[in-house]
Amino acid sequence: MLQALLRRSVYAGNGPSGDLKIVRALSGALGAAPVYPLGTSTAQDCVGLTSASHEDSHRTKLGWAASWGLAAAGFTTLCSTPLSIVQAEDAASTSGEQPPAKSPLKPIVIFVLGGPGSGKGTQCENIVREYGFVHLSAGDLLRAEMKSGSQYGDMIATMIKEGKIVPSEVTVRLLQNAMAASGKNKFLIDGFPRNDENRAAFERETGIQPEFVLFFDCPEEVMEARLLDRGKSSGRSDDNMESIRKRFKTFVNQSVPVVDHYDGLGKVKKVSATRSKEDVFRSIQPFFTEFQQANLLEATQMLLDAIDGGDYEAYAKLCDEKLTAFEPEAQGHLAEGLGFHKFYFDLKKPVADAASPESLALIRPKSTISSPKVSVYGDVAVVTYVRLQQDVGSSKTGFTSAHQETRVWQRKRDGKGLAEWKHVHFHRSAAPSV
Ligand SMILES: Nc1ncnc2c1ncn2[C@@H]1O[C@H](COP(=O)(O)OP(=O)(O)OP(=O)(O)O)[C@@H](O)[C@H]1O
Ligand SMILES: Nc1ccn([C@@H]2O[C@H](COP(=O)(O)O)[C@@H](O)[C@H]2O)c(=O)n1
Repeated sequence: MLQALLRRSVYAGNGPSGDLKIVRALSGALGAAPVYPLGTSTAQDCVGLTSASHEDSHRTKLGWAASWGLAAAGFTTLCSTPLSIVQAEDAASTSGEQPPAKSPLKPIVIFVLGGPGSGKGTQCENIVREYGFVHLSAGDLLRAEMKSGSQYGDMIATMIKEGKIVPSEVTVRLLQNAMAASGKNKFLIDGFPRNDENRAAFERETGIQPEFVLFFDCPEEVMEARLLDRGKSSGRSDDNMESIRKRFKTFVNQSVPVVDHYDGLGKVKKVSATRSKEDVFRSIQPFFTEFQQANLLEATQMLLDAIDGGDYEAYAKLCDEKLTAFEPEAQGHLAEGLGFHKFYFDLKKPVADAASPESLALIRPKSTISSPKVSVYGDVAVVTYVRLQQDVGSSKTGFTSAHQETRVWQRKRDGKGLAEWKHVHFHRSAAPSV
């Protein structure tokens, strides 16, 4: 399963072929993000992202497949401010220049479905916290659009109160814009597709098929009690008995057939949603193991890219400050802390500064991960692989070295309580060059 995921989300390295399994996980670079016009506000209003991608993205009107870049394997939630409405002019690159071609990363989409109040939003928050997906709630996007002064505001307000489904033309655009603006490639799309029209429009417009559909199965009486309780404080126009009844009808008549459609394709992972929030989350965690493994491999490739690129800042961000290491340079001793490694980054600097950007790009070494194995033990993970490093010698001839590397990662919480993997220990073998 991991290999299947990697085949989709990574590109093959240019090392030897044959039995050797080579993956080059991520270049760490963001590609152009497509945006789609819908209404009248500006992109600046809409995005509250931590990623640098928004600030310096060169926006183009390319489609999905054209250039989907990748951000860190980090953890981002989208803001709830409206991000729907981006003018076509805003979407064009301000400089007129096209960004350098980046390796396309296919978006990975999981649809999260279930009746109103079944707990979709609650569990999406958990998944974001632990597995680093971007959570896009179609309902939240519509509510934000409604409040933004959009031309569609009144129509959306009526549809929500009546428990009816907003035309896909609006919802799919909102989703496309939010996906593009995120700069990420792994999405939990919550409360969508709500009917067959939603499903067909999304497939047609994006060409994306979901990895799977996470379906929360919950009886109406449980959902009703939850929604009425939520209604005491949510301020939502549809958390009242009259709207709830209408929403249930819409769910049975229009949304259940969508679940049946995906069930026919073997894509539905059904979860009983009546238990406690913690129990429900425990039951969905196994579906996300493969993504966690892919995240770790991505983080490892970013680390190697930082080393190859001489980018100490990027390297230090991924590492625990107490990083320990056995590596040939330490002559059999355990290197503790980042100082030992920083020495090598600093050493490279004057050479890099002296060179022109063009020649720098040419002489930069390149590491490819081969035969990876990722094992996760709770909050600790071990990533083992062979690192094939291509470089250029002083006589300008290329050479490749191979090291066996074992890298240990530990899951820690950032300031916002989101899980992030920190590199805590590694062991690198010596290797002859050929
Ligand atoms: N397993 C659970 N046990 C008890 N209460 C829950 C559980 N899951 C969610 N809730 C509560 O039920 C309410 C509805 O949950 P949530 O908002 O996650 O549902 P939803 O499926 O996203 O609903 P909607 O589609 O209406 O937005 C919330 O108040 C939430 O705290
Ligand atoms: N694909 C969708 C999703 C939602 N809506 C409308 O929003 C209402 C609230 O949705 P929640 O997911 O937050 O419960 C929903 O009842 C619909 O009116 C939609 O039209 N299309």
